[in-house]
Amino acid sequence: SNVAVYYGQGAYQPRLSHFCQETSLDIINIGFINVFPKAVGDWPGSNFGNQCDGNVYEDTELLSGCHQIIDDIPICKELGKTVMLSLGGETAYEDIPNDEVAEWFADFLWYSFGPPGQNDTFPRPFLDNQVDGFDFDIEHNGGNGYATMIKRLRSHYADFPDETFYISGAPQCQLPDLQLSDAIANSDFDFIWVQWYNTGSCSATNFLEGNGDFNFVEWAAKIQASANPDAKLFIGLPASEKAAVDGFYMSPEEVYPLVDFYMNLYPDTFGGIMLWEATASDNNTIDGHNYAQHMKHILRE
Ligand SMILES: CNC(=O)NC(=N)Nc1ccccc1
Repeated sequence: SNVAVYYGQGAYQPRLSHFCQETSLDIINIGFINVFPKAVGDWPGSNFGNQCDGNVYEDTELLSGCHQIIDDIPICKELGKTVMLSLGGETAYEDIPNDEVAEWFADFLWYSFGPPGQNDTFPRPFLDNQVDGFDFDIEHNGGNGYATMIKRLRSHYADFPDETFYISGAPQCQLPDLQLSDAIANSDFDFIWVQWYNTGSCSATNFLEGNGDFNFVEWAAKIQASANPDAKLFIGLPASEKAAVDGFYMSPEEVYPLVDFYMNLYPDTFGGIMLWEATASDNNTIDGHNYAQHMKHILRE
């Protein structure tokens, strides 16, 4: 099973290719498209931390100078990584006013970050690089429009039957998730990485305490009753003490029994581990290995 990490918001983060050299990482979610269009014709905006030169397309918040990401995506693909573009994130103001804007937003993302050469009225912030899909890290303002966006993206994916594109989501662990439950029930996801941190009522640390509040079973049931029962469920965890709200970090020794139990209880639904986030993992070295390497080792057990 796989290790997925978020990249783009790490403090003093190294360039993307640094993480693509790491054999423990399988899926890299580049975040974020953090400004959403308010009307058809509006362009979204982006933020990738220290990774772009600060230039934007005129009168937009969409970064146009992400030279290192442009250079590094081919390296990541060469090394077999799945590279996703993530929407939302902690600082985003997410809101999809209606289905027309939802479809516009999906079209914009597809023509701008999907296969090149389809529609040159759209910008190519990563030039001819195409991402492997889109991740929905929607943390505010409710869940209207995401199922419509995902259905639209799926219809674009169908135009490239020889290529594989993915949809993923990062709901918070409380059920129902106000942002993504509707989309999960009504549109096809490939990966669901639940943020089993920052929310005391359902986080993974409850497994340690043995109080039964860690809700992997409920999420597995939700996925098995969703539009795509074959979607893979990942356990999302903070990659270091400071990567999440205090008290939600678990050491590799603490993670092992949790992952071992659910990986074996749900061999088909269990997809792996998601980490927030890549640079925090890199800086969290335990016994000579970084946190993601420890997670990959646990998955291989
Ligand atoms: C998958 N998205 C996240 O994990 N977002 C996230 N962790 N945001 C955040 C919340 C509180 C403190 C730091 C980061």
